Amino acid sequence: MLVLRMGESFYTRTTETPPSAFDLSLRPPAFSEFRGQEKIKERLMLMVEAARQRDDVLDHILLSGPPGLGKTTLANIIANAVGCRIHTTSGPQIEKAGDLAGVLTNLEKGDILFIDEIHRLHPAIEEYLYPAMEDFRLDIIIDQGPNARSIQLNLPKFTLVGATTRAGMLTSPLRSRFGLVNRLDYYTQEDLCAIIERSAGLLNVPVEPAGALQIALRSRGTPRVANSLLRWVRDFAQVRGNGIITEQLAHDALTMIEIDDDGLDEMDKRLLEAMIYKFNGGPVGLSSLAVAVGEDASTLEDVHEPFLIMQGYINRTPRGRVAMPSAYLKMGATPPANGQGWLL
Ligand SMILES: Nc1ncnc2c1ncn2[C@@H]1O[C@H](COP(=O)(O)OP(=O)(O)OP(=O)(O)O)[C@@H](O)[C@H]1O
Repeated sequence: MLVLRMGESFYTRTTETPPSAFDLSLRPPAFSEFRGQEKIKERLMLMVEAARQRDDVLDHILLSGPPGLGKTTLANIIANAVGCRIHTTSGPQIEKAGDLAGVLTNLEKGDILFIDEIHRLHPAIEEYLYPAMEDFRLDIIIDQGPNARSIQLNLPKFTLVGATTRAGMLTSPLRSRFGLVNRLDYYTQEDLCAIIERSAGLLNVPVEPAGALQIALRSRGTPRVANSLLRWVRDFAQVRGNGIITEQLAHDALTMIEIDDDGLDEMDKRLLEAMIYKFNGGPVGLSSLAVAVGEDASTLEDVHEPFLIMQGYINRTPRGRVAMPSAYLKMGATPPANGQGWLL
């Protein structure tokens, strides 16, 4: 059953929770099943093939982009393609140099080390990562004061796959140590429909193309959201329908969880409302907005804002966020005639 806390949006919940067994079962295991992101797929396949021909280890790869677009999935596909193990961790999990040493010394030649949220690595830990990435060497300092001495450990050649939702927050020394940097884009309706139909097939749920389109239209260009909405619509079809996801049924199911025809949920609308009515269209700072809508600032920045910017509802200016004319129209308000806000 879908249970949301007060003020919690459907998207927030689905993009912040760790991958469930449901997510894992729907993860495409190979490039051939990974839909969309064609340019990135082509580059990665080429890299894998080149490394295979040279019998070498893949260069380090950075994947960036909003949550739920398939960074973790791609890291696993890369590991499958090179036929090596994948070790998964995340920036905040590596608190001390010892944690990193533990991870690195566990690697074997060719292994993939996947560090999610790599922008959240502590700067001191990052320093240890540089020689590990460049020379496959770990410099560890043991003891303190006059007894402090450095020892060097040689590491097997491995591939670091870093994932980040904030490529801009990566320090340039770290960024420059990746051989390939890829930014994942939001998916097209067509790709999302194909992903929904594939997932429905794996879940044994009959879905009509028009039903899949209804879900795709509200998926904010994001496969994880598409899969989560599919799960809800499947439950709805089972209880309120005959199990088949038709256009009408998908529409009714999604209306019940208050996701409108443009894919906006309650939190998105609350955000637009606050910008227009409380802050006069902006410019307004992120932290003030977060307080006004009762949501965490980083969730607003990572989950809600990119979609609202992409859809042209809001804009980021050096002085803060501003509501665009389409936000006023969406909320049934009249855009100010003098263009205050969005023309700044
Ligand atoms: N191109 C794709 N084709 C099919 N399914 C996909 C695709 N991309 C992602 N998915 C599905 O979407 C879900 C989210 O993908 P994934 O966990 O890889 O995203 P992510 O970018 O790593 O997100 P986060 O940064 O929040 O961890 C997975 O369940 C996966 O099955």
